[in-house]
Amino acid sequence: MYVVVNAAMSADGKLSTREREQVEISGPADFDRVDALRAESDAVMVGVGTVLADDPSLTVDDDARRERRRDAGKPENPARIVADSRVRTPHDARVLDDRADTYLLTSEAAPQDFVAEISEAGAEVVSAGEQQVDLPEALAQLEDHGIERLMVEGGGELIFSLFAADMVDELSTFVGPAVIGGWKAPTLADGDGFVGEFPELSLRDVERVDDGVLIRWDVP
Ligand SMILES: NC(=O)c1ccc[n+]([C@@H]2O[C@H](COP(=O)([O-])OP(=O)(O)OC[C@H]3O[C@@H](n4cnc5c(N)ncnc54)[C@H](O)[C@@H]3O)[C@@H](O)[C@H]2O)c1
Ligand SMILES: Nc1nc(=O)c(N)c(NC[C@H](O)[C@H](O)[C@H](O)COP(=O)(O)O)[nH]1
Repeated sequence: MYVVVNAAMSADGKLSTREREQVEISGPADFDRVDALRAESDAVMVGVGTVLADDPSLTVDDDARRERRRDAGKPENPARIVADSRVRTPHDARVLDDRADTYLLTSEAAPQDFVAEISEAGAEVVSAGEQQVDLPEALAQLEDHGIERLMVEGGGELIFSLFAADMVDELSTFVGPAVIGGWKAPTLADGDGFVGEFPELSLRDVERVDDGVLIRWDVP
C-alpha cells in the first residue's frame, strides 16, 4: 500500500487551535489540490479525533472528478477509513452517510455492543490490535479490499503513529499564513514523539500555493 499524508498547518506548525477548533489554513487552490488528491486515492483516512472535532465528509467535491472516477469503473468517492480503537464515532457523523463506503478500524478494547451498533449505522468494522488499532495489521486487511493508494488527512496523533510504524511514503504539508500558537494545539505529529531516532525525509519539491507554501517530502 502506498500511503500519502496530507495536512495544512499554520506558520508555527499547528493543525488547529488549543480548543481543537478548525481553522481555515488552506486557501481555495490548496483545498482544490486536496480534493484532487482524494479523487486519486482508493481511500481517505482520519483518526476519530478529527471526526469528533471537524465532522468531515471526506468525499470528492468536484463533479468532474467524481465522473472521471465512475468512467474508470471506480466508486464515485474513495472509501473512508476512521481509526477508532474504542468506537467513539457518533452515529450521525458525516463519514457514515451513504456517499461512500466506510471502514472503522477498531481494537479488541472496543465494546461489542458499540461494534454492533456502528455496523448497523453503516460502517464496515475491521478489528486489529489490543488497546489501539494495530495500523500495519489493519491496513494489510484493507489491501484485501482493494485499497492500494491511501491518503491520510490527520490528525496529529494518527500521523505520528503512521510514522512510528514506518508506513508513510509521502508527506505533503501546506504551511499557511497564520500563527495559532498554544502548547496544547495539535501539531502535524503528536503522540509520544520520537527520541534519538527520527524518520528521515527527502525533499521532493516546494511550491507557492495561495498565500502559503506547499512542501512535498518523500519518506525513503
Ligand atoms: N489542518 C489539518 O490539515 C487537519 C487535518 C486533520 C485534523 N486536524 C485537526 O486535528 C485535530 C484532531 O487530531 P488528533 O490528534 O486529536 O486526533 P486524530 O484525528 O489523530 O485521532 C486520534 C485518535 O485516533 C484513534 N486511534 C486509533 N488507533 C490509533 C493509532 N494506532 N494511533 C493513533 N491514534 C489512533 C485514537 O482514538 C486517537 O485518540 C482536530 O483539532 C482537527 O481539527 C487538522
Ligand atoms: N487541507 C486542510 N486545510 C485546512 O485548512 C484544514 N483546516 C483542514 N482540515 C482537515 C479537516 O479534517 C477538514 O475537516 C476536512 O478537510 C474537511 O473535509 P470535508 O470537506 O468535510 O470532507 N484540511
